[in-house]
Amino acid sequence: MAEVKLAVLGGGGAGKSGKGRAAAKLPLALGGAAERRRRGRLVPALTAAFASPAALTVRFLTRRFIGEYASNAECIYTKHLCLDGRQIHLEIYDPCSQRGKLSLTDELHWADGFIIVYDISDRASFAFAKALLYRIRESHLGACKKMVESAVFLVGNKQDLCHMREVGWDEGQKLAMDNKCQFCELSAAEHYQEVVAMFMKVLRNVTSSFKVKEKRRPSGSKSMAKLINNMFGKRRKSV
Ligand SMILES: Nc1nc2c(ncn2[C@@H]2O[C@H](COP(=O)(O)OP(=O)(O)OP(=O)(O)O)[C@@H](O)[C@H]2O)c(=O)[nH]1
Repeated sequence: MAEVKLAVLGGGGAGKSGKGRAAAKLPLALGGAAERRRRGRLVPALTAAFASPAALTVRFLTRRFIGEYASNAECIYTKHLCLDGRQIHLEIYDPCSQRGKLSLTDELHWADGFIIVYDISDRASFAFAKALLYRIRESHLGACKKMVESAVFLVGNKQDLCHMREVGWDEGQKLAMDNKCQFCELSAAEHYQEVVAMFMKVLRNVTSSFKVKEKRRPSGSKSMAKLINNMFGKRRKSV
């Protein structure tokens, strides 16, 4: 079984996870890190309680959108899926909030692929995405884990808010081209199929890069799983 690790990064509120800032308003049973740790999985009841838009990770994992998903903690979600007949054990790293955090040292060592999210109605989030892409590209030159450029996906989220658009489609496209990564605009709130297609595309690119690596080197050189446990010490959730 192939193991794929994706990090979903972006400015606060870009719509990475579906974890809104209304956490404080949520009933304790529906949110809170301790409760989520105890349950060990996303809480389906949340979807019934909140009919507002949710974001990429939760949308992909649950098929539903959850507008305000309470969490104050970073975590790694896990999911098993079948891609082109191949079993994949997927881990998705979801930081609590990316605000101001650009170092990415741990993430660059851990992740096989990145999804960088910005909000098309928020220029500041686009600037942050740009800085993240720069950081990732820079790491290709350093000692961090090498990754294929196609394993980075730039996503302009909240396309349903195009009447409030601050970032043009062409700007996103250009930024992606400059950084040799893939690009799409979508709405986590309204475009479930597009969200899935985007994740699948990243997964395909990552797994095909694995195949190339497998051909190039003997087995036994790949085990970052223990390292990530030591570095992050995060909870793992099955969905
Ligand atoms: N209209 C619209 N709102 C969205 C969409 N995706 C997310 N939102 C809303 O945007 C807000 C922020 O979404 P989150 O998923 O919490 O954003 P985040 O990037 O995880 O934010 P942090 O947890 O602060 O890092 C929430 O109120 C979501 O309901 C979308 O596609 N369209």
